Amino acid sequence: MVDVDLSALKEEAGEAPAAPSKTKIAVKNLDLYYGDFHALHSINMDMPENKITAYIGPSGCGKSTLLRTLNRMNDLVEGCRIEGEVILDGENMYARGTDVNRLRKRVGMVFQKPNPFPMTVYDNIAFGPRTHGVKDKATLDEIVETALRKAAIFDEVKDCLKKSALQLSGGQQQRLCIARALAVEPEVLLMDEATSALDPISTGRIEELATELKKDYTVIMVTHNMQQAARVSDMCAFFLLGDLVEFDETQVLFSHPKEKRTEDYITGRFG
Ligand SMILES: Nc1ncnc2c1ncn2[C@@H]1O[C@H](COP(=O)(O)OP(=O)(O)OP(=O)(O)O)[C@@H](O)[C@H]1O
Repeated sequence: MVDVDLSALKEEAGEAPAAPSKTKIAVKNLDLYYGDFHALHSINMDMPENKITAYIGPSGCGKSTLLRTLNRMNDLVEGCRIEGEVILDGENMYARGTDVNRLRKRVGMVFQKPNPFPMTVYDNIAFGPRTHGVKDKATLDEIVETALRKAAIFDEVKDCLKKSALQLSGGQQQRLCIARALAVEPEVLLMDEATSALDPISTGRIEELATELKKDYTVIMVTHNMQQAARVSDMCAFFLLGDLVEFDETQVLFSHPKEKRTEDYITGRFG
C-alpha cells in the first residue's frame, strides 16, 4: 500500500497556480518502438524550464524509455525506432544534422547506480571539460571546484581530490556523478531513479540537491517512489503501458487526479 499524504496535498491544491514557465523540452506525437514492440504511444508533453518534472508509473510503463529519448540515449539501442519530435528550446533534437554530442552536453544524465569512472575524484569531473577541449589547469581547477560545490559534495572530497572516486560511499559517488554531469554546463539534468540504490539519508541529500539545482537547471526525474515525486517535483507525469495517462502540477495530480487510473495508482490500488 502506498502511503502518500493526499489530505495535506489536497489542502494546498486550492492555491492559485504559479505563473506558467517557459517550456524547455516539448515532446510531440512521440512513438517509440523496440523492434516490433510499441513501447511509447503518441506522447505529448511540455516540460517547463527551471522546474522538476517527475515520471511515475509501474515497472515497464516506459518512464526510462521516454527519459532516454530526451538526450537520444536510445540511439544506442539496436532496433529502436522513434517517430515524432522532441523539441529543446524550439529545435527538434531528432532533426537531420543534429549534433548529438552537443545535445548530450546540453542534456546531462545521471543513472540509477552511481557509475564513477575508475579514476581520481578530480579526473572524474575534469573528464567532460577536457573532452570538450579545456586544457588549462587553472580553468579545470575552477570547473572541478564549482561542479563539486553545486553538487554539495565539495567539503567532503576537497582533501581527497587525487584519490580514487571508487573509495567514496554510494551516496557520495552519486553526488560526484551529478557533479560530473554539471561540469560540462548542461541546461537539463535527467535523473533515472538516481536515488533508488541509496540509503534514506543519501536519498534526502540528493532530493535537497535536486531542489537546489532547479534554480539553474531543468530537472526531469524517473522515480519509483511516489512520496519522492510528491515531495520534490513541480510537475508529475503518470504512465501506464506506454501511455501518458496524466500530466499536471504535482499537487493537482496527487490531490485531484482527473483519471481513475491515476487515482488507483497513487492510492495504491494497483502497481
Ligand atoms: N532495449 C530494449 N529492448 C527491448 N525492449 C525494451 C528495451 N528497453 C526497455 N524495453 C521494454 O520497454 C518497456 C518500457 O521499459 P522501461 O524500462 O522504459 O520502463 P520503466 O517504466 O522505466 O520500468 P522500470 O520502472 O522497471 O525501470 C518495457 O516493456 C521493457 O521491457
